[in-house]
Amino acid sequence: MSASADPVKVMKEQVGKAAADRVKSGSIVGLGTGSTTAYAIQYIGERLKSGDLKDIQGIPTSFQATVLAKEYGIPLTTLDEVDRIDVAIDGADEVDPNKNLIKGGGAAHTREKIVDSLAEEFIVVVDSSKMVDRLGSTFLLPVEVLPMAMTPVMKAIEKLGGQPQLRMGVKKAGPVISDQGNFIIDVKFDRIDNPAELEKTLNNIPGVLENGLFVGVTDVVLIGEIKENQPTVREI
Ligand SMILES: O=C[C@H](O)[C@H](O)[C@H](O)COP(=O)(O)O
Repeated sequence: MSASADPVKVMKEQVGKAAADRVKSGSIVGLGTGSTTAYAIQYIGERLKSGDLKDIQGIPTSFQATVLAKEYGIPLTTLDEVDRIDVAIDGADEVDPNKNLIKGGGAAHTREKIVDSLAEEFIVVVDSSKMVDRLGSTFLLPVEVLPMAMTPVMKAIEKLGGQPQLRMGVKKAGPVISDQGNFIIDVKFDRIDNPAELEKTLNNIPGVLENGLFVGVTDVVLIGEIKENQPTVREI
């Protein structure tokens, strides 16, 4: 690895490529969102262009994924047109030892959960900084909420022991708006002891569309690491 290379970027590219290499011709592929998955989309496109991969259809999880897929020449389809998703590739903000995740750093977790959960095989691509012993230790939990329900949802989250904050835009005055036109509330929990229960409890609050806990969905995690100055990929 060259001295000037950004190690996180190198790890992300390495796992993105490793995931793209697992895609088989004739597959319907869920295309995740974020900076790591962007490399997977790029390499799927390159394999298609070189003829190494044929007859792929992508199902994007966001506006970003749609734009990238078009840029790299991946034909797109929708959930209305297909009866299966063979494989989905997606990033994560945290991964615990049970392969449970926090997602939604890019506000895309609602569509991601639909697509990733439907896939026969769900491959998560992360750099090693995303591995945690306990979910919620480094990242706030994203919750997508209908704008008119923001205040009651925040109060309900406080009753559960969370500290909610409305995600604000960068280079945009006011809140972040999801691809569905909703707000994102980021929640700090002191401890997430039971992610499966919290996932259900949060989704049961009227006005919540989806939260970023992905429990029991992941099949494979590809982790980008730097060992002896060389990028490697570890699988769990
Ligand atoms: O909403 C966004 C997604 O859940 C991303 O997959 C997640 O935030 C990880 O993104 P990145 O690969 O850019 O760290």
